[in-house]
Amino acid sequence: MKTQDMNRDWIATARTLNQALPYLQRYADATVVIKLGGHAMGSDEAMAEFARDVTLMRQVGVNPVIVHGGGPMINAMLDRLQIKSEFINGKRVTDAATMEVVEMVLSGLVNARIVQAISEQGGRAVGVSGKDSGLIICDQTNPDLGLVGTPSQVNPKLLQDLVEKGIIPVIAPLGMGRNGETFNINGDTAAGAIAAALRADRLLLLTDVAGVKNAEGQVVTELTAAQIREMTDSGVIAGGMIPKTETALDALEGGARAVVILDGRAPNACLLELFTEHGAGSIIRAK
Ligand SMILES: Nc1ncnc2c1ncn2[C@@H]1O[C@H](COP(=O)(O)OP(=O)(O)O)[C@@H](O)[C@H]1O
Ligand SMILES: CC(=O)N[C@@H](CCC(=O)OP(=O)(O)O)C(=O)O
Repeated sequence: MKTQDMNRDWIATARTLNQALPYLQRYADATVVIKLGGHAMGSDEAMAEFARDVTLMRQVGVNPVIVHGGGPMINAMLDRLQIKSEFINGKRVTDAATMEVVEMVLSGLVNARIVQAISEQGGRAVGVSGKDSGLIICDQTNPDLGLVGTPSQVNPKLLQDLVEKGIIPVIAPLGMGRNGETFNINGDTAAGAIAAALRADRLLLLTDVAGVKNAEGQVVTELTAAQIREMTDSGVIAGGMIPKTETALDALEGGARAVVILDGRAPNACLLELFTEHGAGSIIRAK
């Protein structure tokens, strides 16, 4: 009996692989930028599963590029250091002391954790920040936010070199100012700028909801720019979803082919989106 059950499992696995062929062919050599938000990072098990998905993507010929956040981890460290922090429109007001903590947590803790998780799955990952090799040059977003930057120029050469060698770049959302300052960039914004510069086939924004929901609370599986504007004006898209949908529109305008907003906590979310008919979350395509 036990053997029969096991056989059934293996047959299902073989069938899944067989059915994935058209999708594997479609995404061969595609560039897929994945934004992993702090809320989507969760437990060590969830991180290991994400790392395994990304390693598998690379193994089957997709070029994944990871951009991460880490807001909750920055909050925890600021709390420990008793430094108060506030947000304006989803962006952290960043003074010099806060910037030191942001850089330490993003590059030292979060980035290193993701790189290690991918390495443990047998993938080759290299951690960089937007400050490395002139990757992201920023202007100050707004003087009221202090050292928060808006990407004004992205130089993707470093990423293209890594991808060409089969390496998965893992990018911390920091940027350099024109006078050598360090800027803190919202993770979604950084991912959108990278996806545009790479003319990515897909930008996957992993978050903590199943997708963009309509007024009835149902996930809208396919969205247009016009629908997003209308849903934002009517308040249906609110809070943290505003920077995400804005990022999506900017990335498409900048040259990315499609953006998907999906639940990063769902098992194998990226694989489900790329390699099955089912798809996941809400997709917004370039016109
Ligand atoms: N129309 C909407 N559809 C889905 N989520 C929405 C919508 N409007 C607002 N939200 C909120 O946006 C949140 C996602 O943004 P955020 O918390 O900043 O994500 P992350 O931490 O993953 O970057 C959701 O948890 C939800 O509360
Ligand atoms: C300017 C700004 O707000 N930067 C963010 C960077 C991290 C981030 O975006 O993290 P999540 O994706 O997990 O929210 C911050 O300081 O929290």
